[in-house]
Amino acid sequence: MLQISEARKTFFAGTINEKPALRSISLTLAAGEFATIIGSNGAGKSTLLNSIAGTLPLDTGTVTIDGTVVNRMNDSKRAKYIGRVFQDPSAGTAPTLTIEENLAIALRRGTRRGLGKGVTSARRDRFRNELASLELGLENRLTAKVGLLSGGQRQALSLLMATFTQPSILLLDEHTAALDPQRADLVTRLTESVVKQHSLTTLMVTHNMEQALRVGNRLLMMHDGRIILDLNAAQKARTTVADLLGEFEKIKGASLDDRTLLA
Ligand SMILES: Nc1ncnc2c1ncn2[C@@H]1O[C@H](COP(=O)(O)OP(=O)(O)OP(=O)(O)O)[C@@H](O)[C@H]1O
Repeated sequence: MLQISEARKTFFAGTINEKPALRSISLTLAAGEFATIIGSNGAGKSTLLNSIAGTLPLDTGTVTIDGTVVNRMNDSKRAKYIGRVFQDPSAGTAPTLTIEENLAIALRRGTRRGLGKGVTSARRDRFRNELASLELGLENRLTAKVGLLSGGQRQALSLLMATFTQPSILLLDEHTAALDPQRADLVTRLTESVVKQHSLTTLMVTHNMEQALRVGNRLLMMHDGRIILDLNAAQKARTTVADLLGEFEKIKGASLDDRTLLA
């Protein structure tokens, strides 16, 4: 379970470049809830994910995961709570290491045993089984260097690595955006299946409105550091891409009105 309470973050506070990125965000995700997040550029989506992951400290507010306030934990301490997949397929894996070495590192995430990449035969069996579930034939390529894999294969592997230790929260930051439509579909399907299999509490940022509506059981729209729309599963099922575009139009209208008022 994830609870965010009155989270605020302003970049360059007190300067001419001051940029409020999160304006008192409060959000609760129940265990197993899967929310997609859409929003205009600069809405604060990545800042929200970064502040949950601990790569960015909040100015004020709290992030609570499974009842533990994690604000003061650095990102390495938070690692056991968080699994994350980024947009860039090269961000989640080490290209010069083999598939099995990458998986061994993922297995040790959040433990105090450091970054050992030791691979035992018992582990190798587990890796083979987990990789087989991706249906990409990677179970036969355990000793291949990850740098040789395609973008889609790397994202599938990143997803497996991020969820290996069944984190409390899975953060997906436009993780299918850099893939061609076919591979994006594959990684989306794998995502749905792994989230369901482990009942993972998940936040997925996407610019693809169709995907945002189709995937998960909640939809959040952000704009200018705020959550301006929060649809539950039933509301989401009744919503179309045209409806979401209409919401974006309203925002544009609002900012135009604001500018008109200021003029
Ligand atoms: N490290 C940073 N330093 C300064 N400003 C930042 C930093 N990170 C984000 N911002 C600013 O905070 C605001 C929110 O950015 P953020 O990246 O969270 O938006 P986003 O919704 O993820 O946008 P996009 O869809 O374009 O990726 C933007 O105005 C951005 O320029």
